[in-house]
Amino acid sequence: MHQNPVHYGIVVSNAVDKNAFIHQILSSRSTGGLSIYNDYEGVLFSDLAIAELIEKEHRHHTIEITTSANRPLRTFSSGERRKLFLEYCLAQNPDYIIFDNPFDHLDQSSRTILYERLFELSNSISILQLVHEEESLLPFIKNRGSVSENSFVVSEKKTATEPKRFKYTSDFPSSLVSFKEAYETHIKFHKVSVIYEEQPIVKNISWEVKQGEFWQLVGPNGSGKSTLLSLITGDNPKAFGQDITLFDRKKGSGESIWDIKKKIGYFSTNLSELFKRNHTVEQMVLSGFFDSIGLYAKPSGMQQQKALQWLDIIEMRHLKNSYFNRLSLGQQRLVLIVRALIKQPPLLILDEPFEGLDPENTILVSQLINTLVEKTEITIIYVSHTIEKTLAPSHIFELIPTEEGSIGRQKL
Ligand SMILES: Nc1ncnc2c1ncn2[C@@H]1O[C@H](COP(=O)(O)OP(=O)(O)OP(=O)(O)O)[C@@H](O)[C@H]1O
Repeated sequence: MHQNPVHYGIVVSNAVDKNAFIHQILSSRSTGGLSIYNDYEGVLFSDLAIAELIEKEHRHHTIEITTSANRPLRTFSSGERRKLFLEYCLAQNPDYIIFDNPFDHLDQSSRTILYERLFELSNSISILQLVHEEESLLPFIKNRGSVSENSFVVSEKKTATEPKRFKYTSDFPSSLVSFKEAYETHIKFHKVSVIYEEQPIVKNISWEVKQGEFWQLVGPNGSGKSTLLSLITGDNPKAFGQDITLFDRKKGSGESIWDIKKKIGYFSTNLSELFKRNHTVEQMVLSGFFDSIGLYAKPSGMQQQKALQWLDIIEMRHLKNSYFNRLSLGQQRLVLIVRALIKQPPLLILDEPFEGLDPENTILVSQLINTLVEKTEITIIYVSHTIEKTLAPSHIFELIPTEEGSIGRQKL
């Protein structure tokens, strides 16, 4: 253990293979300033580390983090997972902890609590904070540097680059611009309530989303945002018996889950299966036709043509044969949004599309969303804890926690 904790803050751009960089630090092979950690044992606090623990619990049917609730980490909201995982990291008694964007997924009050906790911890443990912007570094971190390429050399000075801007000169596929089948009401919840193990989560939610509207769904960690989305995407058995109308049709009136899924393009940062296999960019985009992650069916010529057309829109046709896993995080995000769009769904759901992105890629993704809003009739719902200055949703639905479960209200 360091006698006095040594903290380091590193600005890492999305162009860097961050997993490899972190692996280099944890396996004591750092060079330059970071070599001070080579004699010590560290652990990683990141989305990926959390996803791996969830996977481990699933594989071995175990519960690795003991709580009074005694349930798998998967069943906790993303904010709750972060809090539990920090205690899990500390229980391992490491010399240092690498915090990869620790404030992602957290609402304002949870951010403040974690901020204070990190301050307190900084007296006894070394903290390496990886961020996208220097402004996000904790003030007690005095050693600062940046890494912008895969040689992983930490340089003291950050070079500012001008963000790339999409022109989106290629036309959007015509069927997305105007749908063959129009649905007036895409979603209608009437007094919808969800209870998990006697714990009320949401109560009497009434919410209506009409064609072409652009919604932001907000609410603190654990307020039930993902639960609401899962009632729409058909991934939650709690939808049974509730008064829910999807695409002008009352739920439970004979439609199959696949009929509904066909009409929804979905993106979430929790799609961890994404990274298990080696798919090319083109295969990943095409898999959106089959509601699978990765391609397991043979696409038609027409479908292949559509995939190329979409890759043109995001200016990535030249990368069609590259492996998805090797792309930068920002490029992966664009590919996954296009994957959600390729079947031309009337409804697009984006669960935290900006998490993990650096400022440059945040701009790329918000430009794509804005272009969709401007040029197509697609209905969009996105979840984000922060207000993206570049986006102007036409409506906001807010979940407000109460003892009896979150209530909902339209804020805009
Ligand atoms: N299968 C389950 N069993 C028990 N509780 C659950 C289950 N799934 C979700 N919950 C609980 O329901 C609550 C709402 O979770 P949800 O993921 O919908 O919140 P959220 O608003 O999306 O949060 P975040 O912003 O942190 O992602 C949480 O307290 C979570 O622990």
